Amino acid sequence: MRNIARPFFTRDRFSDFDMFERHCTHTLSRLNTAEGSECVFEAQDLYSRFSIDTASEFLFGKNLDTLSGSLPVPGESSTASATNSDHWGSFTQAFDAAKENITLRGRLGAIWPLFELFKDRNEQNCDVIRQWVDPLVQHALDCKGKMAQAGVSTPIDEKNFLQHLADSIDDPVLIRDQLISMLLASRDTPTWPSQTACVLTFITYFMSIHPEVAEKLRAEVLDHCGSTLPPTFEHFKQMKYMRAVINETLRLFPPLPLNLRECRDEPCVLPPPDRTYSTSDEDRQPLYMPANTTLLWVPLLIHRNPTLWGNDADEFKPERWIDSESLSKFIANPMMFTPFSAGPRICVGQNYAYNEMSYFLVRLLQQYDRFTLAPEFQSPDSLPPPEWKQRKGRQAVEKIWPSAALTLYVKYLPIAPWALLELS
Ligand code: HEM
Repeated sequence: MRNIARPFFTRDRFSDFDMFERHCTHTLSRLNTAEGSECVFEAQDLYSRFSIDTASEFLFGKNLDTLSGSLPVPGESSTASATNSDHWGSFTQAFDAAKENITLRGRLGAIWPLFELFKDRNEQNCDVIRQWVDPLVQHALDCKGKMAQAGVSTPIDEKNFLQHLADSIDDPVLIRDQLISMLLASRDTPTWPSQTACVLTFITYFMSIHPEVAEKLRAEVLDHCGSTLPPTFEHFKQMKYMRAVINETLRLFPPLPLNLRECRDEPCVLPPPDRTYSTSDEDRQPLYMPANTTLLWVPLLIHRNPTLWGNDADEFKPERWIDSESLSKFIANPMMFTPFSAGPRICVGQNYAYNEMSYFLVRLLQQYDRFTLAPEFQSPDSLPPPEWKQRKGRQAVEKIWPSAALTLYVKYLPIAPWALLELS
């Protein structure tokens, strides 16, 4: 998939932000505030809708328009999902159920088939997903055939990902599988937050508990884009504090908090550990990895390790991404920050994600200057338990309860976290 996907994720495609603009406008219009007033909204839900509508247009050329559905009502615990009862709603439910089951299989390990001896728990979900995706794939293949007959071709910049796949592959099953893999990689469904929605949620959270960060970020936004100008790629390059806030959030709350790799039938030798911990040469021997071994690593812990990041590792300090001394540590050891993974399997959607998040934040901060948590509207499940106050590290200061399935999110998704927005 990587080789096929890579040309699609080029920089040129990402400097055309019309699509982000449309979905940002729609998202912010849902906040419905009159000038000088306040509004309470469920950040995680709203950002997930923004993200799925944008991603569906980008990937299939079809806006799923979850933003037009009814939003959760403050203080009520219903999910109020925009789409549960319609055709697309059945797809998202099946997709989420399949993902949950895949997560469960992962947790059970090699013995998971024993739990599904008599029934494949994903069979029904897969049927629903196929029924939804197959006509889209067929349509893309038909269009390709017609265009070839007419001797016309569409430039890659104007294609969505499905059309791009159909250009390189003829097998509808393979196209469907690639499309689903991409959807899974970007984890975009409205009931579970996508990775970009997850980061935007945690940024809003940080802006509410660190108002000075919101103020500084907003000043940068207004400095570069004024209060109405749509941002461009050039603006993002100059907005150093914006990138610092995003990176600092990705450091403390990486949407993929843990990851694993498996070696196959052959054992292998891993390079020696870096010099962060080892002092003697004995500690720096290459590591033997036996055949059929699973190796688990946890970016969340690496990102919060005081040996790498200093004694303030648990604190939210975007300045560490600007200060040359702390930045030099990261430049010397880039593996200490891997929210998008690294090496040959690094995330292909990384630039898309940075642009989407930056675009949204500019548009949000052009309109709002203060964010306040509204814990009175949250379910008790999404609030940290009182005993966390006595714990060490971030648990002592957290005002929400982060949790993880395939991706990180704020616990008890349907109604957390509520935030109060104030118009400037
Ligand atoms: C903040 C947002 C995002 C984060 C933190 C993120 C993170 C990651 C990580 C850690 C991986 C490696 C997974 C592994 O090792 O198994 C990955 C892979 C991938 N991501 Fe992202 N991702 C983000 C957004 C996106 C978006 C928006 C898309 C697509 C529109 C995307 C497409 C992919 C794809 C296709 C892969 C698989 C690459 C491969 O296996 O070769 N990602 N992402």
